[in-house]
Amino acid sequence: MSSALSASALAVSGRLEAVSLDLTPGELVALVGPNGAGKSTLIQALAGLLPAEGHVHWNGQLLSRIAMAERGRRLAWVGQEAHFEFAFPVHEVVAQGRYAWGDDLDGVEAALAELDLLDLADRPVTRLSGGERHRVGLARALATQAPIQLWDEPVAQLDVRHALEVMRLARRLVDGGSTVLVSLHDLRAAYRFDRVLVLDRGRLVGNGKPHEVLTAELIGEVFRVKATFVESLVPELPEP
Ligand SMILES: Nc1ncnc2c1ncn2[C@@H]1O[C@H](COP(=O)(O)OP(=O)(O)OP(=O)(O)O)[C@@H](O)[C@H]1O
Repeated sequence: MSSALSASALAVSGRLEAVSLDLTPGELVALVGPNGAGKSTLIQALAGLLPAEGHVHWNGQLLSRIAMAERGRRLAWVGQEAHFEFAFPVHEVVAQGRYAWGDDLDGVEAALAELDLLDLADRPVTRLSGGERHRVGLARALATQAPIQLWDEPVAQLDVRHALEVMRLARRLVDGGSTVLVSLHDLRAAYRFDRVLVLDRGRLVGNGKPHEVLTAELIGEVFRVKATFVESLVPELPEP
C-alpha cells in the first residue's frame, strides 16, 4: 500500500507520545480526542510546523528535507484558529494558497465558489464572522491543490449546511486521490469517515474503521461519557 504521509514515533515533549501512523491516498481520516489530547499538536507536527522528535515521510521522502515551496504544493494545513492579522480582501487571502506555485491564480475562483465566498470576495478578511473566516482558511488550503490536506476542526464554527458542504468537499477530494485528515469533536460525524484516529493524553489509542474503533467502551474510557447507539435526526444536503 503506498503511503502519502507517514509518521514514525512522532513526539512533542509533554504533548504527544511517539505516535506512528500512515495516511494513504484516497482516504478520509478523522482525528478525535478530548480537549488537550494532542490533536492540533499532531496535525502541526505532521505538517512540519512544530519541532518534533521522530520522522514524517512523504512518499518515502523525509518531509524536513523537502524544500518549503515544494512542501506548499504537496501539503496544506488549516489551523484551528481562523485569525487574520491584516485586512486583505478575501480573494487575496485565498490567492495566497497559490504562492508555492509562483503566484498563478489557478483554482482561486473555484475555491471561493466552493466555500460559498464569492459574495464576500472583496470584503476585508478582518471584517468577517468566525465561520466565514474559517471558510476563507479552507478556501486558501483548497487553492493550493495540495494532495494532502490537514484540517484542524474545520467545521466547529460552521452552520449545518456549510459544515455538510465542507464534508462533501473532503469526500470529493479523497475520491480524486487526495488524503484528508480532519480533527473534530462530533463523534457521530467521525462515524462517516473511512478511518478514525483517537488520541488520549498524547497517545494514539485507536486507529481503524469507525465501527471498530468508536465503541461504547473506548468512548467511555477516553471521553468519560456513556455512548448509546440510537436513531437520531440526520441533516443532509438536498440532491443537486
Ligand atoms: N504552545 C503550546 N505550548 C505548550 N503546550 C501547549 C501548547 N499548545 C498546546 N499545549 C498543550 O499541549 C497539549 C495538547 O494540546 P492540543 O492543542 O494539541 O490539544 P487538542 O487535542 O487539539 O485540544 P482541543 O480539542 O482543545 O483543541 C495540551 O496539554 C495543551 O495544554
